[in-house]
Amino acid sequence: MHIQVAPSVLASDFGNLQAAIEMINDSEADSIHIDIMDGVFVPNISFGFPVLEAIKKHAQKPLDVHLMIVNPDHYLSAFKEAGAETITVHMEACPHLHRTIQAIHELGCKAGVAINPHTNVELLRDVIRDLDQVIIMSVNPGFGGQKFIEHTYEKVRNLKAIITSSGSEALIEIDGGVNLDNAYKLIDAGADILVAGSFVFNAEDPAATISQLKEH
Ligand SMILES: O=C(CO)[C@H](O)[C@H](O)COP(=O)(O)O
Repeated sequence: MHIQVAPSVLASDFGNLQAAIEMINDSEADSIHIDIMDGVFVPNISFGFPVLEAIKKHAQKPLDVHLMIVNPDHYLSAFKEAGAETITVHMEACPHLHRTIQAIHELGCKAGVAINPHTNVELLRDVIRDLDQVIIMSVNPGFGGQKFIEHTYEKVRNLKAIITSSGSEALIEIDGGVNLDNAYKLIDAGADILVAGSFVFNAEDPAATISQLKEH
């Protein structure tokens, strides 16, 4: 089974971002995960368009942009302009989720929906055929380096059943606390993409750690 790995640059050394992107370019990573936090939807602020554009300048892999922001509709075209290939919005931040998904597709981007640990996967049933990916948050969003929530496995299994029974082609991405201890169980439950921040960037050899996650 081919598992994708998306290193999260949130855990990289922002003073040497170019080196982090070059490491990802030269590694077996499939995409680059970009966490945008607004200090409103989540209790933290990460970075915005100038940093995203700087990453895009060096990136040789698709940018997987995860918007942890309120009112994402206001900024979708700006994220596309800045280089996003996939745009994921939070279900909890979108009162008109179907319209938001349509708007992402109209820009020519892949569309994803992320759900917080308290959000039931059943709520995705009516939009699942419209999605390219679902991010299941396996920590409460806002910070890297948190402990993986064990209930995630059950959510992945339940979501996989919804995807299979509906004929959807959506991929399941897991974000938060991913490491070699939980990767196998996540893949076994139905995960397609693993986001890894601190586990990759705190490793002695980040590129080798990406390969290990993929080999799992
Ligand atoms: O979305 C995020 C936080 O909201 C990060 O992508 C996620 O936490 C990954 O970091 P780590 O692997 O260090 O847990």
